[in-house]
Amino acid sequence: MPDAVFDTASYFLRSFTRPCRILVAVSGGSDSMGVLMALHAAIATGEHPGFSLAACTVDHALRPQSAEEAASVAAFCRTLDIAHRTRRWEGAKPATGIQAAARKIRYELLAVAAEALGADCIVTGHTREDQHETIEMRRARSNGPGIDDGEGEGHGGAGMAATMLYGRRVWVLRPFLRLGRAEIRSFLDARAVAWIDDPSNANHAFERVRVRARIAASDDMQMPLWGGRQRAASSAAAAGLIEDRIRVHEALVAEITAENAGATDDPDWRRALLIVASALGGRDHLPARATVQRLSEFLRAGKPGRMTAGRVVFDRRAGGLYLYREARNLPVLALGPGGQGLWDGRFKITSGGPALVVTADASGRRSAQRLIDAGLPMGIVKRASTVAPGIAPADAAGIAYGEALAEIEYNIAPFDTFLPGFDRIMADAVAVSFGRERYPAPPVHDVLTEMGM
Ligand SMILES: Nc1ncnc2c1ncn2[C@@H]1O[C@H](COP(=O)(O)OP(=O)(O)OP(=O)(O)O)[C@@H](O)[C@H]1O
Repeated sequence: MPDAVFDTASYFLRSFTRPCRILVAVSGGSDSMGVLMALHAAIATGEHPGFSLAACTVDHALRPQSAEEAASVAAFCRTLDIAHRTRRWEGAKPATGIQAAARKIRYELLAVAAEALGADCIVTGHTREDQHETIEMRRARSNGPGIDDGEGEGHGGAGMAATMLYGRRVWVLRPFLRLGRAEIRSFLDARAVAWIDDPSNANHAFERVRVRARIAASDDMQMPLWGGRQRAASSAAAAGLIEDRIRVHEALVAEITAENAGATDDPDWRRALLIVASALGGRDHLPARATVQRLSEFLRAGKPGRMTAGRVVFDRRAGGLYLYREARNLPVLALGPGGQGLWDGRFKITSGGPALVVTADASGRRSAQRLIDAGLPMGIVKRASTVAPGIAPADAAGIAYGEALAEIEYNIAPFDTFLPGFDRIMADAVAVSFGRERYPAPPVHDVLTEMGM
């Protein structure tokens, strides 16, 4: 009998460029139990030599039953001889935005478990229903079909990616994005495998739960505004434009020549510009639609002047357009001996020994000369150099400039935590322009041929 769930798992294993050890993220719900069972069954055929499975359950410690549920997943994994770890979210929980916080911590704990269990990638059980809910939520937030104003991982326009790089270190793969929950449940029923129904799924305090109910009531199975392929193609086009038209100096200033400064009609160019701006501003999301509209008008007008959007100054001069972080709300970061921290969402700083204090380099001494050497106008050099990090020993703050005391790496905020597979080409172009290495490639065939929608 044909079995879409088993076939999807086999097809997915064939899409790898080399055999891998896979960590399955198992909550205990039907979808993730389904992906675990299906991969186990596919590997057990012997047709996928070299593959192996491990599993991890994150205990968010938000409900009294969660520890017991994790233990039941662990017991089930033992019956399949699959190594399993439970990782618990310790410490205080935020009063608001609990689902978003849980999601961030969940991926971090899964990544740590993958490292501990020697896994090369993570697989989740996201389904077609999850995809539709995500698209619906993004659509509702953007007030209509736009491509410029998405949030977080997707940056709008497309649904969830079938592949996503977490924290620059581990790929998260979603092989069941096209399968329906009912199919997965019959697959489990046929094998007499039980699953846990999460009571949070009935809690209408959560946006996702309300969206789910709305979709079910309307019978409207929304398709993505864009497919993954279109999105990847747009990303590739944006990457080319970043390489051709944008020069980033010292990770502080983006320079665009006058001939391209007023162009805003091409959506790929708009994305390219906005993504570079987000990276310069240390923000993981693009500015809101209304801000983007004001920005387009400002650029189209072609007059010299300045406008701030998403913490970044767009400085239009006769010679071109210059982007740099605005000099407001720059933080102070204290690092203990040998400590590491992220300053202003832009610079990852690791102390080479002593305790350090990182502030804005108000004198601009450190970067000014290098920006002058790059041929930038003096007005731009002055403004941009004062938003560079100034590093000093904690016991003599402000006296010595301490670049030699620390290692500095640029943090590309829109992509360093969650990078959707279909944006990797663009993310690589941004990484190169900020003087960084490219992102690691996924273990499955390229985004343009990926299974996702
Ligand atoms: N507590 C958990 N432990 C391990 N894996 C989990 C846990 N919760 C969710 N997952 C994984 O994530 C998948 C999606 O779960 P769910 O729909 O609840 O999360 P989401 O918040 O919608 O997803 P995302 O975190 O990607 O936004 C599950 O199929 C499972 O693979």
